[in-house]
Amino acid sequence: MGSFSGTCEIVEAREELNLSQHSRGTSDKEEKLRKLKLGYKDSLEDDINHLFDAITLKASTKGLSLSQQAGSSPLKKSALKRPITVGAPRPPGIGNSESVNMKQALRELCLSKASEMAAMKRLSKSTCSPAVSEAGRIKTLYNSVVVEATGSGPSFDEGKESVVEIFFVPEEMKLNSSGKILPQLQMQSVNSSSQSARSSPRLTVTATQNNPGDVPIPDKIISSSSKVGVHTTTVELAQQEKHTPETYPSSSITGGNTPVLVEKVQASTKLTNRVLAPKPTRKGRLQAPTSSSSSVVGNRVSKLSRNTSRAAKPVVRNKNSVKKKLKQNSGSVACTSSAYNSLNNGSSPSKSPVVCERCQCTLESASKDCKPDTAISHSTSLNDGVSSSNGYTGASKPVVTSNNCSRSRAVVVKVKKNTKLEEKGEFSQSSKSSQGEYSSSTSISDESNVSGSSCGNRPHMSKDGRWGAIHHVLMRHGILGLRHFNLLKKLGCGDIGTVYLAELIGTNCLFAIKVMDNEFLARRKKMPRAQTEREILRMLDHPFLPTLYAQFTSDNLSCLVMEYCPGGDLHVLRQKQLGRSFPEPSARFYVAEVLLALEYLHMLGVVYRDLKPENILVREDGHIMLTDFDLSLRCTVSPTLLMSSSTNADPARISGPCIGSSCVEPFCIGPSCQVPCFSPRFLPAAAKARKLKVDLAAQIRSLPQLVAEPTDARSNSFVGTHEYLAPEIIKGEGHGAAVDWWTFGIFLYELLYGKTPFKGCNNEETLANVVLQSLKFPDSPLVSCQARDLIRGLLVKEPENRLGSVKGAAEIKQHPFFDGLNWALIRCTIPPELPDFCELGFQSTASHEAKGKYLECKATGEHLEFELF
Ligand SMILES: Nc1ncnc2c1ncn2[C@@H]1O[C@H](COP(=O)(O)OP(=O)(O)OP(=O)(O)O)[C@@H](O)[C@H]1O
Repeated sequence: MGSFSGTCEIVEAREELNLSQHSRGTSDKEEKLRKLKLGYKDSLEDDINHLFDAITLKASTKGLSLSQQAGSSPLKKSALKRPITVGAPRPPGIGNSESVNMKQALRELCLSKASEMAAMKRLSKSTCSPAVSEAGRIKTLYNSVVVEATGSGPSFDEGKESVVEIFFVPEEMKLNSSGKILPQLQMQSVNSSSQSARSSPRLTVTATQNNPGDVPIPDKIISSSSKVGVHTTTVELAQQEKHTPETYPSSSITGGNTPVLVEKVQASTKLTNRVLAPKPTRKGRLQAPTSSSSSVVGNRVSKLSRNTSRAAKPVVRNKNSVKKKLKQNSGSVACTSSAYNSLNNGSSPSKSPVVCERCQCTLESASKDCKPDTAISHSTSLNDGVSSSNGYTGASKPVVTSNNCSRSRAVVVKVKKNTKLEEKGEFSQSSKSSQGEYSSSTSISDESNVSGSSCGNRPHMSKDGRWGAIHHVLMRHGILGLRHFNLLKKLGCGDIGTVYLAELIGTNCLFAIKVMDNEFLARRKKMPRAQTEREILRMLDHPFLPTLYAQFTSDNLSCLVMEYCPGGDLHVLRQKQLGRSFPEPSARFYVAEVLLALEYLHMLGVVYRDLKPENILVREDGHIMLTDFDLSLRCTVSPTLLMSSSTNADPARISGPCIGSSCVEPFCIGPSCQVPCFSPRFLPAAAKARKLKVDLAAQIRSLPQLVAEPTDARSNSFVGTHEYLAPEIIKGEGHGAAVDWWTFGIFLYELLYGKTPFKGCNNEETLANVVLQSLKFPDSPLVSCQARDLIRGLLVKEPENRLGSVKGAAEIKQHPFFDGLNWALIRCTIPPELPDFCELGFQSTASHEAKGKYLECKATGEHLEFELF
């Protein structure tokens, strides 16, 4: 205790002493005085304690709070000093403080302060403690929001269009750009203007609308595409699907790395018979709209004869037309000052050079070639044509009219002189698209019209360099045609066209171009098939289905520019497997991806009808791509959400003999866990895991399911491939979407066993077997009972009892064969094998360029001609 306080105590003691004279005896007084004079501390302390006791007693008795007491002025208190009657009860009421002397007041003040300090301390402790209180957390978050908003964050007054989104991201989950985890509160502003364009593709309309690759849609197209037919529901679904927050693995081709614009060596080597389709057609296809099976053979023969005639018939060339002496390096792909300007002024969405993500090539060189003066020297008329009529220069919304095309054509004629190549861009083509068998919706038409120039409604594909490459060519030339591609190799020949591997000149980007001769199609009445394929391709946006980058008509040749799959098809891949059949995990992978593709198609109202390994191509990343839609049936579909009660209704269909302990088949191999069904029960861990899986599957089954199966689809056409034909097609009873589940069963069977189940010595026998013969499984190779059960469920002859006929893919996905499969992430899983580029005969662009040899494709009446330059 310090001297000051000691002094105070003494003063107070003295006062206290005086005041207490009346209440105590004189002997006490004398004793106290004596003690005080002697400075006896003990007695003084006793005294003080005494007083404190009195205060406590008083406070507790009268119910006065410390703060109330502290609120009284000590001076006031001292003025009202009265002798403290210890223990004397006082009535409550005003004037209670009157009995409090100075010391008491000071004590009260001290206590009050101490309690305040303690309270403050408690508060500060609680905010700093690891167990942060809710209030503290909110306060901290609020502060950080305020800081961000007023600091680097966007202004709140940016306009009404500015929307501030605050994401309460779990602190542990927030990733920074480098992939590191950052605990933070993210605040993001989404504008309908440029800000959203900078942001990564998101589930917002603004982001989609402002996709950097977008180009304005010509007025004409918009008006023509406003016809919305019966496929409205379908289109909405397509849009939904398109906006799923998915990041598809972008493809990249290794090999081709030498850039472009090479002057072609003049030669006249004919390639018609040299370039052979790498894939032998194993299964003849049926497409005649007849219910008689006798036409089957005929159709097949007709297809073969066409292919044969193509290969054998000597080429009758129009010398003028095939002498393609395009100076590709500078003149043939004529560029214009206006185009150049448009690329370098604000009108172009991309000022920076277009980089092909796949091959990492840049279009800078092409842009450099396209300097204004150079361009002018090449072709003044082209300059005029493009700049005046295309409207790309400076105009945000070019109006493409037929004049455009004719001007461009004139220019082409001037540049190419001897070439009669007439190119109609997809813009002119789009108006015809509505004349087809099926009405296309607004979004489909719009998509088609921008498909050649940007990624359109595919924000998740904005990083695909191929869109940029095509967009670049369109910006430069205002039109896209066959002349902008180097045809490198013939990939295959189908009923309605021939597919080429092609390189977009100046980009090192590879595409597969399906070239169809319109005259031929018209004569053979195959135009509707081509139209169907085109329309379906335009709708698609799925990782296991082809992307249509552009479409155009060039010299009466209809061309579809699609994604190129370098891995060949599953038929070829199966032949390479040991025993010519896939191991079960590989088969499971491929059929699962095909199932997702079919599910998507059905949701769009497309019954595929031609499933077979030949139509499943392998992408460079090893994942699949389902192609060939000319035999597909389009119909309406009404998506429904089925609740759990109804989904549980079919355990009978999903019999899954291995799901429980009842499986007695000796060689049964579980597909997912690779544990035989009769695996020892004394393995508690395995049993537990299995039970967990079953429980999980049951839980998933109990969730509501989106079912978009076109159950009302009906067709009487006799279409498909013999070995894959569903019984109802053969019987001519009319068929619907269930035919795809039949073919899916045959497909799985073929992958696992290396052959189809009903194949006969000839087509008639095959068809008879399909209808009459019961399903049998060979003894080898060993296939799990889950797989066999699935096949059994799919190859039910009556379509109404077939697995998938009611709820489509959702039903099939739940089969135990797919237990443990992560459907959502299957496209991210490592595929069974990656394409071997050397083995597949893939030649890099560089090697072609070294030789300076390209194909030229030309239609002369019935046949396409190819010439190697
Ligand atoms: N995107 C592609 N990438 C690589 N190769 C392809 C691609 N598209 C088609 N092909 C190859 O070209 C061949 C011909 O394809 P196309 O679809 O024209 O004929 P098809 O499959 O025989 O069917 P159809 O007779 O109905 O036209 C295919 O078998 C395939 O090998």
